[in-house]
Amino acid sequence: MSAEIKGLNEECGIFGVWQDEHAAERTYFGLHSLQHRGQEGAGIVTVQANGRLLEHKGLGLLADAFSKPEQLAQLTGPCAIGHVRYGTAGTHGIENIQPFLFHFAQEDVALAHNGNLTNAVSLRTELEQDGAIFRTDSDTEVLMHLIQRQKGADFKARLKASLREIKGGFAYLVLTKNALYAALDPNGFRPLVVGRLDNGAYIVCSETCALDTVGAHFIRDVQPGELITIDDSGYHCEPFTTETQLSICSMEYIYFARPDSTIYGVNIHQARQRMGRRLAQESPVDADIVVGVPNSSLSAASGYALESGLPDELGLIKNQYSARTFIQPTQELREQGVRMKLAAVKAVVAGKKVALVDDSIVRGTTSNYIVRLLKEAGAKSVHLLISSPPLKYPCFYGIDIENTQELMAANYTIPEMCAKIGADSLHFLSLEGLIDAIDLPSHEPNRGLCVAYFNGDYPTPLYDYAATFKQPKTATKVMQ
Ligand SMILES: O=P(O)(O)OC[C@H]1O[C@H](OP(=O)(O)OP(=O)(O)O)[C@H](O)[C@@H]1O
Ligand SMILES: NC(=O)CC[C@H](N)C(=O)O
Ligand SMILES: [Mg+2]
Repeated sequence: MSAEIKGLNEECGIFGVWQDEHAAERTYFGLHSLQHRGQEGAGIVTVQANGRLLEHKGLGLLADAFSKPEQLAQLTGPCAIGHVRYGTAGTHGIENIQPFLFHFAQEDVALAHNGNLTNAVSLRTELEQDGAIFRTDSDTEVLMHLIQRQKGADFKARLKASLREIKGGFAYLVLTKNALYAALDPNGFRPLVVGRLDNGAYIVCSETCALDTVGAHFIRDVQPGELITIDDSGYHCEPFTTETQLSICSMEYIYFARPDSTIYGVNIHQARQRMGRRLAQESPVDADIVVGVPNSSLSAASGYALESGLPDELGLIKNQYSARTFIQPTQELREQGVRMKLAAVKAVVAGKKVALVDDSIVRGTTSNYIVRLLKEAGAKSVHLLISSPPLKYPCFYGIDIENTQELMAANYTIPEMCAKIGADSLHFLSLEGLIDAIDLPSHEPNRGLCVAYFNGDYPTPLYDYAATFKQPKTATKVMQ
């Protein structure tokens, strides 16, 4: 299996539109602005004039999947859903690229999913024992089998009952000829927003940056445990469960979401900048300049510079054309991948004491390489400042860090990490600092954030993942 050389992999973007003359094109543009969430493959499904649904999907970036004009042009009809994938469950082939389209005798149904289900394997086993035949090995498909097996003629009632059976992280779009449904898991792990175009069409998508791109105005964030139904009578919100607790993924704020997006009222760039400011208060260092690691930590670096009064310098350059280097994920080749991506600006860093800001350390490949790079470029010292706490615990709700063994902070103490990386000092933002910096207007635990990858406090049972869960060596508490 090959994998993209990235420290953290993205986690899928979804986009849906109801009653827009240019539904497929609008979905294309929306997905384009969500491309940072997944680059393995993309697809769009529309409702045709005859009420049947039509799909086109392909591997790679959106522009690769839709490389010929007719691929988009054939997708006529005013209602659509689309998806860009980075897989968290199942293989990386075309069969798992979404949306999934099902042709039933009565009607067609399409599904698009962002997140990772934690009980998909056990549900699938039960369903197969009951005669279900799965077409893919992705967790996403389970929902369709559950819907089909529910009794009753009312599609929405069957969907709601099925949503109560799946566990873990999910933002789902479900399209039929009668309605576009959007559902968010009871913890709201993944972002999902509703907006509207001036022509009256409704949009539901992963991030507000996609609303801005297509010219829609923001209406609201979908709430945990909520089902939104959009049809020709307008849009309607109702809970499919009342057992909810907001636990939006803090990594969305730290790393995943685009800086121009706003989630639950908090702009991503400004949240990252506050993380950088707080880090400067918690960990001042003896430095001449601040250097951010492009791309995702540039906002945090600007915050560190503003708070410390040090100049924010362009000491590192990212080659924007290397993001899609798919090679075997051995450590040696991963290092080669990082070398292709990042270079030092020698004139800026030579002779300087550098405060180097990055947003996270996963395996440590990036930090290890950059510290060496800056020193080779003549930096006098390099203090590494991370604008989030150490990533010690795996995530099962949609981020691709499911393995404790691979997480550097799960296996080494901070002084050990510092020595391995070769930095002059290493500092992480405190958990309290992170929660304050994001500043979500919520009274839920951790102010509405999931911070399980930092402290092991998972807001739900781990279901299928519980049996193989491994404590980090550096764990400070023993989990039940
Ligand atoms: O410790 P590591 O395993 O190296 O992973 C950590 C790095 O991965 C992420 O960046 P990424 O390379 O994905 O690129 P980006 O910041 O440009 O999105 C993250 O922002 C860190 O820089
Ligand atoms: N990253 C995601 O949200 C992935 C969705 C789904 N679990 C898949 O693997 O396709
Ligand atoms: Mg990075």
